[in-house]
Amino acid sequence: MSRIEIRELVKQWGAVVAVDRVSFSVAEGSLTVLLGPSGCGKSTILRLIAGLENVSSGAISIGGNEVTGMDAAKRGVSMVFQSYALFPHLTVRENILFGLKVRGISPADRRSRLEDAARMVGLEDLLGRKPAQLSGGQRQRVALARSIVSRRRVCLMDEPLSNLDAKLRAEMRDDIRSLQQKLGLTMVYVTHDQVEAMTMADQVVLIKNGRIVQTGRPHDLYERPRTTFAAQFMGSPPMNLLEIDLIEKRSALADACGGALTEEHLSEGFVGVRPEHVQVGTAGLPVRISAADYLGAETVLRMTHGQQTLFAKTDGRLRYQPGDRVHVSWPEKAVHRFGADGLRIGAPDRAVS
Ligand SMILES: Nc1ncnc2c1ncn2[C@@H]1O[C@H](COP(=O)(O)OP(=O)(O)OP(=O)(O)O)[C@@H](O)[C@H]1O
Repeated sequence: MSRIEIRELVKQWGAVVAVDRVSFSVAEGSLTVLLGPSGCGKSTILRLIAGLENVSSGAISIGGNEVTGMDAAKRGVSMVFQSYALFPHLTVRENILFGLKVRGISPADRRSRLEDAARMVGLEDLLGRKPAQLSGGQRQRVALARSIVSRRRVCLMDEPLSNLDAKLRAEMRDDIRSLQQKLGLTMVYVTHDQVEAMTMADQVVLIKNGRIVQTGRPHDLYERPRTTFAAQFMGSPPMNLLEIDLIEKRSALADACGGALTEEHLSEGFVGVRPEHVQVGTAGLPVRISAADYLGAETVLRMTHGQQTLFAKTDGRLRYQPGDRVHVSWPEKAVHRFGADGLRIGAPDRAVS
């Protein structure tokens, strides 16, 4: 039993409220990503679950047991840090086994756990090396192996891939996800990288200024963002947000939206549309192309309409030059609407395929 329940969690340091009434649960054997910008409180939430910090108020339970005031060592969780936290003077083998020795696990059991874990993360040939003789990716694998041999059902990861290059990150992301599924681990994973959240998570908890903005599957956050912040945090380039007050000709905006907006919708707030749904042509909202980034499989156009910037993802062919004047439109069901307060006020019923 390893379900995690977080209820009304608060953490304050003096006047700083790092975590502000946060509640969510993590189903047994699933992976939840805590996502948000730097300083939003993700690591603090993780450290509160691990027992490395004391809560100001609220409650945490793991596997049905209240652990809020319990010692970190008794909570039955393993943790993997961004810094790997390896002992430089110990070999890979000794680093992996360190925690088990301390816990008094028998030598035979230690050996079999080491063999299993080293095979899973592909470290069999490097067990005699010291951390200084390893690449960043290999060091992160040692940290993973240490977590695997602990056989703890709950694993907490704090930006474990942020020191790695893009290619290795993508590889390790897949490795961590498949290990988590294979071992049935209940995992909470902290990152500020929306790609990690989209590709790994069963559930994303999006946080801003210590508060939850939205909780849901990656698909829910992408297709039905609750606020303009959520809309712009997920996706790259981010969702285009057109501030209705800044549009000169509102009828042109209505045309661009294919009739999705009535007069009443065009009074204030924001119209959102994902770059992949923007069609470039001769009808709709007039824009000026300010940059065309050719990326091989696609070309990303940066465009302006008055003071506002829009992005369009088009196919790989380079058809436009900076300075070109074109029009943009999008399908009616691609329109997201937000009020002047930034909250979603209407939603397409179905995803745009
Ligand atoms: N020990 C501390 N004392 C005082 N303030 C703290 C302490 N630890 C964290 N904070 C503050 O709490 C807030 C949340 O910090 P936290 O490290 O949880 O954010 P984060 O989302 O993990 O950021 P990052 O992605 O940069 O690691 C920040 O404003 C931070 O300055």
